[in-house]
Amino acid sequence: MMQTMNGSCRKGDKTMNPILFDRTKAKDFAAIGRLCIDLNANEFNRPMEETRSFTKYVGGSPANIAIGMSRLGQKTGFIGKVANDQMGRYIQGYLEENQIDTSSIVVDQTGAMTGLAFTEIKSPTDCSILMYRDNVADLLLQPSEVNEEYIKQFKVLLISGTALAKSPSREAVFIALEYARKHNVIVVFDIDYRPYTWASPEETAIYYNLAAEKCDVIIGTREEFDRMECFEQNLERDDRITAQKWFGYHAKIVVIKHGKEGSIAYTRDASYKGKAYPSKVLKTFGAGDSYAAGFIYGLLQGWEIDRCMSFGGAAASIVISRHSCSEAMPTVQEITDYIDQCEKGIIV
Ligand SMILES: Nc1ncnc2c1ncn2[C@@H]1O[C@H](COP(=O)(O)OP(=O)(O)O)[C@@H](O)[C@H]1O
Ligand SMILES: O=C(O)C[C@@H](O)[C@H](O)C(=O)COP(=O)(O)O
Repeated sequence: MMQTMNGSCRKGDKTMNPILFDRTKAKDFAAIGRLCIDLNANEFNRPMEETRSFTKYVGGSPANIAIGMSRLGQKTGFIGKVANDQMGRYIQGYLEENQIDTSSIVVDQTGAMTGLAFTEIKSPTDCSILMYRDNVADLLLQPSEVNEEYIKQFKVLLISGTALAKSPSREAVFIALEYARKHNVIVVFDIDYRPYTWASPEETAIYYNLAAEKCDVIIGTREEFDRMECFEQNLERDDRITAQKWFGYHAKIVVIKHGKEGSIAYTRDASYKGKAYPSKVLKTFGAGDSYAAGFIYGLLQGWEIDRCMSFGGAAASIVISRHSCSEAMPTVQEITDYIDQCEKGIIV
């Protein structure tokens, strides 16, 4: 259902997709940001204090999204930095196994470490992440290590908010943004707020806003947008007010995610409600990354916005029913079949 910004519903209207990709570009999707390791509790539905073992997966929100895009058949690359150790080599190997171009991934030579995300699954609805991010390699990516020629090959670049948390990664993201804008690469900003590393709420808001002003698509949860608005008076946390601000800059689409309530997307003159699909939830994390992969895939296919939201929502429902994030990222066929089975009442 499409709703105009004045609140009227326009049934049956084609929901336009205002994103115009440069279809002459040879590759589809690149992300810049952290490459980490998820260690997901094997003994779940209990506190982590009672967990004895974990399964290792590649993690880091932008890495998960890139893996998701590759799993969806997109020509995918990554710009980042990994530790010069077994974990860094594992990450690079896994990306290559998933046909992701790793030629713009730099190996740290300073002894920095790989970020770890221990996940706690107390219940399907009570999950949390314990992050170890001291001296992580991903935040040491230098602006000089961001390759303009690499970026210009891609139709879309995703920047991940956590990469703005510390220099020199912060400056690397901004130079990547400039290269993308210069070469007509669409930029998606996944807000991806993680409390770790940021010095203050004000610092977070300042850098998130500076980045978001230059992006074509902004995706975040209501809580993540709240963090960007700490200097503003959106006390009602009104999604429409949030979205309207960004159409005064470069944004064409603003997506606000609301967990099991689904999502809402805005363009300059309309809004779209995305439903959450039924899911046998094992854990809730991974929803946002798989949603982003499905949504961006839909944009790249030129689909209407509500179809992109459905595809992202179904991808999320699949991933939260599985143990991992990256490894669980579904194919086009899996998502299509899932939507079909939900529509037929086979999945409820
Ligand atoms: N419990 C759930 N059941 C079904 N879909 C869900 C559930 N939680 C999240 N989703 C889907 O995943 C999307 C993103 O989830 P959300 O939790 O809002 O983002 P994040 O994982 O980034 O915090 C939601 O908009 C919804 O479509
Ligand atoms: O982003 C991280 O560093 C941790 C992720 O790898 C982890 O899988 C996760 O938390 C993803 O959660 P989401 O943001 O809800 O998709």
